[in-house]
Amino acid sequence: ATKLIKSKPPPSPPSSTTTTTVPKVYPIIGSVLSIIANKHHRIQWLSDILHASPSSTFVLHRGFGSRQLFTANPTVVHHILKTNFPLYHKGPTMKCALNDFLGQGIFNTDGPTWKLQRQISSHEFSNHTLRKFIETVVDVELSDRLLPLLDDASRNKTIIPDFQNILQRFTLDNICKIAFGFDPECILREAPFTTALTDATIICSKRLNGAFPLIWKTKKLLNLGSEKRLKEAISEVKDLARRIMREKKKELREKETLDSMDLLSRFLCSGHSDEEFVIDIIISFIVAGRDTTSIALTWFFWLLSKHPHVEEEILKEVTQKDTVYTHACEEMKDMVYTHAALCESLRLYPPVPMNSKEAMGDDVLPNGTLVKRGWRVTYHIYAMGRSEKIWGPDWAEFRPERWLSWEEAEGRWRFQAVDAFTYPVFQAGQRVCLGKEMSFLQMKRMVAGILRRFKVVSNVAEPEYGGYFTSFMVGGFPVTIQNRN
Ligand code: HEM
Repeated sequence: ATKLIKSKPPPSPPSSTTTTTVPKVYPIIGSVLSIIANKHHRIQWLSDILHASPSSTFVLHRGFGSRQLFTANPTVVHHILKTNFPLYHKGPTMKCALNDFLGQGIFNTDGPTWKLQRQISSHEFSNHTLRKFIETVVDVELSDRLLPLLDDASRNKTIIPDFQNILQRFTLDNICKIAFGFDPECILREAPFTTALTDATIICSKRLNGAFPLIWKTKKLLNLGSEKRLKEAISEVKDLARRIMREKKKELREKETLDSMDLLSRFLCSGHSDEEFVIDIIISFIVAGRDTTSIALTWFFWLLSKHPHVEEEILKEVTQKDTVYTHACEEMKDMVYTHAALCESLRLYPPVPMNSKEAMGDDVLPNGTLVKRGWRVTYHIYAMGRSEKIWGPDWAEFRPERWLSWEEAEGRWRFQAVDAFTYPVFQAGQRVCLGKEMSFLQMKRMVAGILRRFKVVSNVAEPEYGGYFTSFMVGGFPVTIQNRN
């Protein structure tokens, strides 16, 4: 296992059907025609343009004077997420599109409201006992629920029609238990709010990226089509959040002392107990914790099924250790190859493909590009992960070894991190993802737990990468499960 392994030929990336030059700009409507023509492969289209641009940056004219700057340039990303962070907010455009769903939750706020949530939750996420708690929650969900489900599928030789959905239900149970001390038992039975969460995410993403915002605003006013569905979906999600909040309030009233404070208790005890605000906080954490990790693992298992030699390496790593989870933290730290394989999968298939800010004033970017107040500035995480300039000519290969160096003296791999502004899969700077450590812990335990017993066989050749806030595998991930024994 000591030598670098040559990967199979690169997975062919889907390509856009139109040109890769900056789209033509017409008076008044700007490039709206191109935006509409490319709406079904928006992520790839914008990525192709960025790869063709010498500065890895270009400005899209969205019509009626509205502009959106896209970048895949690490220096620019550093500028907007760190050097000039105070100038770049979530901004009014995003807040308007997401307010119905996310309200004042951490994802959709700036300034003091964001800071308050960041401070309270940072404390929770940096807590050492949380690490142990995450491990226990993940292990119990694995051994009591997920592994028996996979065992049934392998015994009965049935196809699991959508493994992505199973993973989403797993991570939803996880985040609710970890952050709120509440068990929705989603993996045992599909609840309406799981579909509601997906629908709300997709419809809000379409609101934000559509060519004419007036269309969704009119549909909302008339309660029609997707806007009608959004209203229903949000109400289902809010019902769940309200239930979680009320149960926690009851628990806090009844118990005189708490053995441990979860995130929700911390918010409720901090004096910020306005019901609508707490509901917004709960929804943001559910969205953050459910889709990202489950989508990451969906693409990861698909990539493993295409690269058996990587799976073999991981299997060696996870079976070297005791199957009993003693000294769990150490074991997870040692899973260097698995860690690298996860980073590599996140590079090619980032769960959040793009992320936007809005300039609150005029600015000049480090590459000389002018930004005007009110422009949206978007860093394209997917394009950066597939950039030849950043990763070299073998950028398309799934090669965990690019994250590793072999330490001859120690006889083992050492992980080599990449600068967060070059690899902003978890964002970077002041608003870097709060759940990064948690998600690696969770993903490694899930990968180890599943792969030790089962092989996940993909039943899909070339899945489509979804282009919403999060990049679902379009149409789901059908798999069969083989027991290794
Ligand atoms: C593979 C897994 C994950 C990835 C790729 C990921 C990625 C990201 C990204 C790109 C952002 C910036 C989003 C934005 O500003 O619009 C973010 C923020 C955030 N993430 Fe994660 N995330 C992951 C897992 C998690 C988990 C498990 C949690 C736990 C609840 C979490 C909690 C958060 C929170 C609270 C923020 C907001 C931070 C702020 O605005 O200050 N994430 N994440």
